[in-house]
Formats: sequence, C-alpha cells, structure tokens
Amino acid sequence: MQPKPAELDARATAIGAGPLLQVSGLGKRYGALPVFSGVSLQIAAGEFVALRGESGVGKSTLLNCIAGLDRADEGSVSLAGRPVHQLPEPEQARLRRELLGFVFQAFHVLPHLSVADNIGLPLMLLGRPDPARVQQMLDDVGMAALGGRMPSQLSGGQLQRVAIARALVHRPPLILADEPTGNLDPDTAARILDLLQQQVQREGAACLLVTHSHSAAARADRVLQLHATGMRDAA
Ligand SMILES: Nc1ncnc2c1ncn2[C@@H]1O[C@H](COP(=O)(O)OP(=O)(O)OP(=O)(O)O)[C@@H](O)[C@H]1O
Repeated sequence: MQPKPAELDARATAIGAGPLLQVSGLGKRYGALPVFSGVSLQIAAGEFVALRGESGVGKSTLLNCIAGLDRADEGSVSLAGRPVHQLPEPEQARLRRELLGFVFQAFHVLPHLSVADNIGLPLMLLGRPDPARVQQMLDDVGMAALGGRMPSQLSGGQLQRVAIARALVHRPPLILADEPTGNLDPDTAARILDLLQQQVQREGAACLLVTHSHSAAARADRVLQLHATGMRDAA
C-alpha cells in the first residue's frame, strides 16, 4: 500500500526544506584513540548515497553518531533541521522513532519476539500497528511464510532481511543501512537493494548505505569515502 498524498504532505511539512541530514565537523575518539575527525556531509530527501571506507575507519561509528546512539566528541548532527545531540534523550528517541530506519550490521533482531513482531515493532512504538504492512514487508523481503517463526529458527541471511524489513516498515524519511547485503546471495542482495531504492525513489526517503560492494555502490547517486581525517567524494 502506497502512502496517501496527504501523508506525504504531512511528512514533508514535518521534515521541512533544508537537507534531511547535515553532519558538520564530526569527530570521534575512543579514549585517547581518534577514530575520525572533520567529517561533514549533507543528504537531501530523495538521495541514495553510498559510504565506503577501509575496515575500521569508523563507518559504523559514524552511523551510530548520526542516529544519536553514540556521542561524537566534536561537531554536530542535524536531522530534519533539529540538532540531535543537543536534544534531551526522550526527544532524541522520538526523533529516531519517527525519522530513522536503521539496519544494524549485527541485525539486533529481538530474540523473544516473532519475526512478524520484530518487523512490526517500529509501527507499534509509533502507535500505528499495521499487520497488513508487516505482511507486505515480509513479502518484499522474500519471507512471506516465515512471520510466525522465532529469530533462533532463522539463517543469518534471513535475520538480515528481518532487520531490513523492520527498518523500512514505517517508511522512515532517513534510512541508515550498515552493510545490509553482507550476508545475502547476489539475487537476494539485488532484491534488497531494489527495496531500498524504491523507498528513495517512490517515497522520497534519503538513504546512507555503508557498503564494501561495488555493485551496491554503483546504484547510488553519490559515493562518499570516509577517511580518518574527513569525508571525500569517492573517485
Ligand atoms: N566501543 C568501542 N571501544 C573502543 N574502540 C571501538 C569501539 N567501537 C569501535 N571501536 C574502534 O573504532 C574503530 C571504528 O570502528 P567501526 O566499527 O566504526 O569501523 P567500520 O569502518 O565500520 O569497520 P568495518 O568496515 O570493519 O565494519 C575501529 O578501530 C574499532 O576497533
């Protein structure tokens, strides 16, 4: 089911004009060890941006800082014009629920909830339970008959698809996806990338996709490369 025009209008009003995501001069250390510094980027609604960088350079850390799940040591992150780190935690959590879909590298599927309940969780937290939408997401990720299973009964690739369905179910304006196709065969990976692209093209979402895959990066509007000293456009 596509969102109604009125829903899209309401969302556009809530998001406002400006870039959906603005990161300025972000720096992060663990103790005395710097991870990155001077990281800046902007992403507008309707943009699909790939993020590349050597293993350990801080791509997952950057996504966590953008989401407000980790605290940067310097710089700022603004989501839909709101300064994430300056907001009190309950307000940050509300912003995350409403604006973000996050595909974690380690999935973070909740073990005590069924597949369908995991996928439906963002809708429940927003007070908008919608079993038909959950079933649509199950279909979209190729797991139509598996909604009643528990996570312990799934393969790694299936867990990854649950994490993706959960990140997209509430049609978030910003999708942060950390290696979302890492455990998938090429056909399933292509299907998942199609799904992310659809969310961007049809619903005007913005997507920041961490990937080591050339074929995934080739689908992006822009490719950024994270370095310890900042962000650059990839060659
Ligand atoms: N909680 C932590 N405490 C200390 N160091 C950490 C912590 N989390 C991450 N690091 C370090 O921060 C650096 C960045 O890690 P991160 O996982 O963000 O890299 P990455 O670019 O996503 O790597 P990969 O491509 O291998 O997933 C690494 O050197 C890692 O060892």
